[in-house]
Amino acid sequence: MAISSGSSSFAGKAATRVRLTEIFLSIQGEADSVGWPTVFVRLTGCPLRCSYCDTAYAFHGGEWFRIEAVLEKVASFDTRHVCVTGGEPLAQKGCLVLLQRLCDAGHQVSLETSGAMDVSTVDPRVVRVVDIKTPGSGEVARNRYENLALLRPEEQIKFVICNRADFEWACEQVRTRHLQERCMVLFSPSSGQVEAGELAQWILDARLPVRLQVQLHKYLWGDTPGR
Ligand SMILES: C[S@@+](CC[C@H](N)C(=O)[O-])C[C@H]1O[C@@H](n2cnc3c(N)ncnc32)[C@H](O)[C@@H]1O
Ligand SMILES: Nc1nc2[nH]cc(C(=O)O)c2c(=O)[nH]1
Ligand code: SF4
Ligand SMILES: [Mg+2]
Repeated sequence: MAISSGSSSFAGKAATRVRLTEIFLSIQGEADSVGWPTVFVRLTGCPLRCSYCDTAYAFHGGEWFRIEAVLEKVASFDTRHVCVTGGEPLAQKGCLVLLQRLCDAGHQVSLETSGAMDVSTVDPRVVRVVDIKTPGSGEVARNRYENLALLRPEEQIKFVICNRADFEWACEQVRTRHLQERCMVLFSPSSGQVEAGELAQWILDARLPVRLQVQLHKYLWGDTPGR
């Protein structure tokens, strides 16, 4: 194809770099792959400001890396599972290429994403974990509910519950949108706001077909960045 100097040819060019906060090896603390040794790739920047965000250090800063260099670093950990997170990973164009390349390299890849971005263009080999933002997050207006119809049975929807009103709102979403028929639905307590045992009892009392998730890494290591 001829190289044009028009702006459209640049718009169509595949991204080759991502802005990165950290890459580290840890135990997956969330979602269906909880417990697996996992390499975390945390991309920088997020257009949301959830009240409870435990990763605000990824909003700014970071460094640009070539996707090739990220792949090399990931490979150096010799680990099958890779989790791409942030910040909001899908806010960067290069994320889609990175996900594709991680799959090509044979990794089992999961993506942690807010419900605020379009997830339709993510490589189908990636397991998408889509957070539906609750009223307590302060970002409920950002949810793209059209994402939910795209999820496959092995993918996941997550609600981070900040209080009893969030729980009731999330129950309503599960019931009216028949979410449990679509894929696994996770309820996670917002750390420091709701006790895991309290949320467990609410789920049991409501006879809700959802899975309780705790952030295992916080039980292991507290709220330490890079863990
Ligand atoms: C840091 S976010 C990064 C990915 C993406 N921006 C998102 O919100 O899904 C990863 C996950 O951690 C959750 N999370 C952040 N702070 C939390 C907290 N204090 N307690 C429980 N979950 C939290 C988010 O809701 C999200 O599901
Ligand atoms: N150990 C560990 N597991 C995680 N699963 C999702 C995480 C995230 O920040 O998205 C995360 C994290 O920050 N650490
Ligand atoms: S969308 Fe994710 S990274 Fe962004 S503020 Fe909310 S929890 Fe934090
Ligand atoms: Mg985290």
